[in-house]
Amino acid sequence: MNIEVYTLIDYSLIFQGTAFTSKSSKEVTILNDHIFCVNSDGMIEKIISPTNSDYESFVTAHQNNKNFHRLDEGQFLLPGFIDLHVHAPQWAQTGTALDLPLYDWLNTYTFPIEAKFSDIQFAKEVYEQVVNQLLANGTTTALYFATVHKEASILLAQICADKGQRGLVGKVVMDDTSQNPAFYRDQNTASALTDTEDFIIAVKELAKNVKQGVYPVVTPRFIPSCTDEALKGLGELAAKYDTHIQSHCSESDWAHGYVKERFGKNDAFALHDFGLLQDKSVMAHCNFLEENDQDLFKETGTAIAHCPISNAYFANSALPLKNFSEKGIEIGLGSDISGGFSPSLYDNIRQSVITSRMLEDGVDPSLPSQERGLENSRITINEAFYFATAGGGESLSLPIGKIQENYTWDVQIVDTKHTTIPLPIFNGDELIDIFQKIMYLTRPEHIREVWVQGEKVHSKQK
Ligand SMILES: O=c1[nH]c(=O)c2nc[nH]c2[nH]1
Repeated sequence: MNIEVYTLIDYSLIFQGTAFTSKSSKEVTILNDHIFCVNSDGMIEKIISPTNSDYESFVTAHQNNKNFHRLDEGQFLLPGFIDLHVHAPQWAQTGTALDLPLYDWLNTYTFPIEAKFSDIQFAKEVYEQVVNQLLANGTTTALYFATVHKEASILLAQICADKGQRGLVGKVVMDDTSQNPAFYRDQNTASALTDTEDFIIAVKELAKNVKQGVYPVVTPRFIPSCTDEALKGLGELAAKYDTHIQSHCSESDWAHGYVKERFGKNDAFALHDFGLLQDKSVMAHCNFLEENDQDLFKETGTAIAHCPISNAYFANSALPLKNFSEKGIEIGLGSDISGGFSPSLYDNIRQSVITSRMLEDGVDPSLPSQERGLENSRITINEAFYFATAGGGESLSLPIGKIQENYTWDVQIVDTKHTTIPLPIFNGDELIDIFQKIMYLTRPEHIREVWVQGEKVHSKQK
């Protein structure tokens, strides 16, 4: 298209600045001083490079219009982050209660907190805060577990809708009376399934008027909390309404062992038997996937939500991330609030690199170096960035996570020149060095603006 044509197009938004986005899982593209044209649906319709002969005249034609945004010096565009695993109610206990193994942690701290979400006022307070927090940390899309309560789960979807975040929300199912405490579980299997169906219908209705989209997610908490009948019914509901599915899979020694004992097979195959592994399925943790489980993930298009901070507390191991990624399994990052204490995917990007380095080198200094670690396990910061953005988008089968034509305008603007805490960027730094400094040092204070589907949803004054 030549300049006469695209200067006449009525774009809703035009941005001029430098962006970082993934080209592949290993490579970051730098779009230096490009122009980004966004249409009224909030999609990136056109990206113009300064090498394009029409670039200057395009800027001249648009720069004085209200919809033209020129980034200041030191500001950079990045895709908004996609958090593939957040327990929204657990925001109420984030940063505390990390002293017990998974089973005891759930029963001692987590189920009592989640039980409180029968109180819709309490739910509102916590859910509004967690959505604000994630937006301020650059997270534009989140895949949420709510609680067993239908009303409070619908409220979480409504809050995402109102605040402009793309929320994928699940009413949690925990119906097994022998595994869940009386004070916190579905009343029975039938009500777990009807509540889930009502929830799906309500969120689909809500979604009709939400520009960025909100989505219902079929959510068996994990196999240990559900009866066979509920798991089967949930697989059927996901197929009937074509929803996303989320659960936990092969997380800790205990959870992995429990499923093996109950079904004589691993989580992956057990979940698959109930119709719960498919292209829109995202399974958290997955540390103990064996070879055939990995193949099944690949075949079904099931994604892993890698939660590196949480894994350090509850997973009894480090995820062989590099190995799984090289097999072609879809992978994104999850904060796993509150098994993970940080609402920031920047922190999880950093931890995923650190964990991979420790996995490669090993951790027991009494062993000879060649026996200490797992070869070829380290990932780069570029790969971690990919998992937090494009990898998350692929996992959810949505056109998000990249700054590229035909993707949504879901971006964060990072200001490296914050007046009191600037990033250490000095003359002579290459853009790729700046990218790495952003990855390792950005805090919410540096995230100046966040946009979802072409709408500004968070801004921070200088
Ligand atoms: O990290 C976790 N957090 C949870 O809330 C949970 N429930 C089951 N398994 C879990 N793992």
